[in-house]
Amino acid sequence: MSVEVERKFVSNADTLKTLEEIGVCVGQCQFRDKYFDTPKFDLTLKDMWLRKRQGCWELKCPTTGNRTKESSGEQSKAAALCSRYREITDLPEIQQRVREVIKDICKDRETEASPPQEDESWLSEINLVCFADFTTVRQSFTLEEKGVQIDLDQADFGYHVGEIEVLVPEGGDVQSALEKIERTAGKLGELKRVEGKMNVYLQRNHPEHYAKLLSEHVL
Ligand SMILES: Cc1ncc(C[n+]2csc(CCOP(=O)(O)OP(=O)(O)OP(=O)(O)O)c2C)c(N)n1
Repeated sequence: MSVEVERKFVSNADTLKTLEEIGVCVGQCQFRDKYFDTPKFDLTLKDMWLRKRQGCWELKCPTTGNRTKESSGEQSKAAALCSRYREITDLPEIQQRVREVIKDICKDRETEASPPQEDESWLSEINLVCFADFTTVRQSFTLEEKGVQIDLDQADFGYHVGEIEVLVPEGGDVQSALEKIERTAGKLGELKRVEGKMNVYLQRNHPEHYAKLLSEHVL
């Protein structure tokens, strides 16, 4: 398990030019993301994001407690610009955590008795449905800052976003990740804050749920 620390920014032709000049392109890829939740959006209302990307499952959950000093006092500017999520990629653990969250909602179903399954049948067993499905073309870059990746994403619903990302091992140094992100951002010029792909997808495709996530301060 690791914690993803990430800052999103408006990506445009200037950012790409800068990255091509001062960075190294480490790859371009395309992937399809399918996101799942209950019909009442019980997971995302708890800020839990379950997705399948190119056959691999991921669950992003809020981090708890161990935030570092930036959470104990006034949040630093660097911290305020970044999001932090715990990423779980082990399917049995994902299934267990999802079942824990929704067990009260579907306690009449045999959710805990079923063994972990690799395919998608476990989703329907606990009433999870796909609420978002989109494809992204991603160009990835590195600068000299170790462990920092910069992604320029183009989603197929017509949205571009840049991300500066550091993966911190569980219990690792989030503060140092924030500093690396800050230094990297400084090299890319004036970076404007921007919404992530999912925010925009939800605004367009599930506006009522988007409004609810805003009112519950999830987004
Ligand atoms: C800035 C910010 N981002 C996401 C959230 C919540 N959230 C919404 S959808 C969502 C899941 C998707 O996370 P995201 O980092 O946006 O995915 P992606 O852009 O594909 O990057 P990758 O996973 O490949 O690194 C989250 C955590 C939030 N509250 N604030």
